[in-house]
Amino acid sequence: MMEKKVVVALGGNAILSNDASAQAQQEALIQTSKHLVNLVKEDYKLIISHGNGPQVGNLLLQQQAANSEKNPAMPLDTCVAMTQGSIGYWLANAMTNELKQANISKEVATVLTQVVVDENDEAFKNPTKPIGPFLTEEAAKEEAEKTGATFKEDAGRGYRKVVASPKPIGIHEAKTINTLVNNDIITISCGGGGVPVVGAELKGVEAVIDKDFASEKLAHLVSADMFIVLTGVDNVYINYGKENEQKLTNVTVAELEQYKAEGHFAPGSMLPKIEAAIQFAKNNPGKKAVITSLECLGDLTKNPEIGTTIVL
Ligand SMILES: Nc1ncnc2c1ncn2[C@@H]1O[C@H](COP(=O)(O)OP(=O)(O)O)[C@@H](O)[C@H]1O
Ligand SMILES: NC(=O)OP(=O)(O)O
Repeated sequence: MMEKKVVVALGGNAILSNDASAQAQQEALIQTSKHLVNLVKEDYKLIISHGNGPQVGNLLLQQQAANSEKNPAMPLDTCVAMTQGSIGYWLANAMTNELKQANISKEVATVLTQVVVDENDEAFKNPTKPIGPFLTEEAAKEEAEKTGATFKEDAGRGYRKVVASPKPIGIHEAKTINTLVNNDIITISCGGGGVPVVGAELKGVEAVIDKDFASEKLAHLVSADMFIVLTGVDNVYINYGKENEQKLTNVTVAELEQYKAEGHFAPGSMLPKIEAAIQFAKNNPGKKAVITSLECLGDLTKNPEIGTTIVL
């Protein structure tokens, strides 16, 4: 059977739940790897990306807490690189061990990825990307006054710091990633949306790119047969969280665009996944994007009713 390329974008809950310790995140990634290896067993070529919203926000807080002349806080682009490194290290080791246990001899490589953005992107004037811990409205107000940062309500789950999130234009390590993929190496790239850089000199800019958009770019780059976005829910819903909520299983781009216009998808959480899925389906006619949970991943390729599938 010809191997099919699949890009899997890992959401927050695949890495971090309540416990932000390194040990707990590593444990979560071991569980995540067990699910991912199921796809490798079915002869899928795995191309992995992941988020970093909670981690990069926590790291910024650590940087600020220790900030001094001799030990200055690192800028946001460097923090993105640091979280790409830590999560990539944990995930590569977890995957390597799970593959070994499954008697699959494949290598895993984490690629530090820089993603080019437009320095004139309007997003720099309007921060929208939630990062770090969830705060109460009161605590968020206090923090905003103290630090000058912007806080916004995140999909009914509390208030979070928001930062600029420009759209990805290009992946600097494109050739490296494709070379690894074509040599049957499992890649972890575009972590945390990639380190945001501008211009030919790859100058870092203070922002966090949405990993769903960067992952769609990655899927296009490697000519993926399928684009899977894993998150905290098995399906996308319309009227989500309301009495009349309705699960979506198979939807067309046109239907999803209609639901999007009707405001069914929360900005900063489900909306970027919907937009990335639409983009993939449009850019790759005949191929499908799927939004579902890690737990559903094993059955996805066997049962067309699993998850929310988006096609042109
Ligand atoms: N229409 C919707 N259908 C399903 N989930 C939704 C919807 N709108 C908002 N959500 C919420 O968005 C969450 C996914 O966003 P988020 O947790 O920010 O992403 P990530 O998994 O990438 O970290 C879901 O777990 C769910 O709680
Ligand atoms: N960078 C990014 O989109 O991270 P999350 O998916 O964790 O929010």
